[in-house]
Amino acid sequence: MMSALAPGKLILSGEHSVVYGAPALSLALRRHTRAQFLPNDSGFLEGRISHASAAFLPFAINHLTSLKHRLDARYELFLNGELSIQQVLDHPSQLLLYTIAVSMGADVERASGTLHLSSDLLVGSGMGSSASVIACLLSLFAPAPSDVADFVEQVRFCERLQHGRGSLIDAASVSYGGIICLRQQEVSRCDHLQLPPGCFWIYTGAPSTSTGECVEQVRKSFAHSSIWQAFAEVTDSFLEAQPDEVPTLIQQNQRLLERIGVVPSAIQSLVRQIECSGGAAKVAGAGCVRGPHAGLLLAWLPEGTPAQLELPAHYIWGELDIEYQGAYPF
Ligand SMILES: C[C@@](O)(CCO)CC(=O)[O-]
Repeated sequence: MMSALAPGKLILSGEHSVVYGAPALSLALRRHTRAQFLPNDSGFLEGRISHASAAFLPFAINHLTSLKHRLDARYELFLNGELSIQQVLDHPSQLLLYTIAVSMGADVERASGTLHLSSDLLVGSGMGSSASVIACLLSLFAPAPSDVADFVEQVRFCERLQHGRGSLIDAASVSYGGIICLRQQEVSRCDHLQLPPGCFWIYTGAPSTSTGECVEQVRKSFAHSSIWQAFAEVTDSFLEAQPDEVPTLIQQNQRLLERIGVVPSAIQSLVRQIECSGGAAKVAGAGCVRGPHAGLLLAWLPEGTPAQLELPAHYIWGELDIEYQGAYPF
């Protein structure tokens, strides 16, 4: 039996702006994707995915390479403007099969067996579930790369089918663990950064638009905007901030995210409610460009917990708990 584990992520500052060269600050969340693989000689890859409705049927491993080529070609069509990013994958399980094909290289026979995936990350939430699943599968199957930066590139390569022209931030966060800063494609560990007590994540429901779609929508209106400089200033201040300065930066980051149109009005109202009670909150991740839900929020509540906010029943929350270990096989 082979096993691997990868954490999730939460972006503290710099989502979207990182796509345009601004720095971003992200932490690995102590919630995980787990993968176990039992090889056999059936010639099929069978899967159980306990956390998602995306079960995958037995897949003939001699079709893995052609599936990879088909998806590579569809990604090229996206880059040429002939497909939208949502049209690249027909089904979420294709991202798993693609990652396995990349991991195996020419040696696809190794993929014959039973794969069990489980996760306590909320899928499509901004917790980096795609990057986490990919990192977990690459840790499980791919030959160990010589350094983490190469591993991050592999994760990002697979993730592009879902995130389109997004950045390395999710891939880096789940691969390194801890708190990281991504600046001009370089990652540095920022574990020294102190957050104030009272930080929580709040899940506001699955966004109706994927990360790739949000990135493309923002690109249409803001690709050449000077707003990215304002985002960069907030993230730079975050990097130097004392814990008591963090709430103001969360608020400034949130206002910028509102300006680029990724915060639904119901979520803006919730953030104002949190601010009125002395706290601060921001969307953490891609947010949403259509519909009422925005995935994940980072909230700072100086007193109490999100339980006191009388949140809608489907909201879920937890304390911000950092995982210092990136993806690994065991
Ligand atoms: C919205 C975005 O900035 C973060 C998604 O977690 C997209 C990306 O950088 O790939």
